[in-house]
Amino acid sequence: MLREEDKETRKKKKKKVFTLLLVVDDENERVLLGEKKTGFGKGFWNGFGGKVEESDPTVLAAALRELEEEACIQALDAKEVGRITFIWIDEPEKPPWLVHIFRADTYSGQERETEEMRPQWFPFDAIPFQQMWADDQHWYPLVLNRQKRKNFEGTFNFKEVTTLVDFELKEVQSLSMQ
Ligand SMILES: Nc1ncnc2c1[nH]c(=O)n2[C@H]1C[C@H](O)[C@@H](COP(=O)(O)OP(=O)(O)OP(=O)(O)O)O1
Repeated sequence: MLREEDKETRKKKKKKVFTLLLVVDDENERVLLGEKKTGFGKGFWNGFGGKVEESDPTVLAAALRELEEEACIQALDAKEVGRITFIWIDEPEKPPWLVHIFRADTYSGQERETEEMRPQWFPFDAIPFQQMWADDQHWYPLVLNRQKRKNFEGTFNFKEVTTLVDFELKEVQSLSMQ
């Protein structure tokens, strides 16, 4: 288990940066997820996203690129709503991952299965959290229920890749500089 001061040191290490975008249909109270078909997180339902590449001009551009690559649709109003950091407490050499979370309410195109993801709409009250990353159940409500229009930031400590050990999560007015 990491001591509090070790957690703080780890959080400050250079991070590997990712995006994750949720397409939300508020009117019908549903969210578009994809079943990951390959690689890290295979078999889990997740939003659409991936690593920010050097060729991506901005993090938002990376999020839009990943959505198009993975679900064949173009988000029209994506907005960053949260930032979460994943720390691998039993892998000291592995950098923390910083994931920028985006929400989009409108899009163009027709979602299609790709080599990486199988998209499917889920009602807000039937999100398959038992087949998702263990952190998701904690922060998804903050993305789906945006009436308060607050953003959020959190840190989730994992061991053995998928076991969530503990976390902190808070709502914020604006996202911190990283
Ligand atoms: N714990 C957890 N909760 C929610 N979402 C995630 C995690 N861990 C994660 O990795 N993720 C998200 C963050 C990213 O959106 C993806 C992982 O990206 P990945 O598919 O590895 O990145 P790509 O750039 O697409 O990778 P390649 O397949 O091209 O190598 O999951």
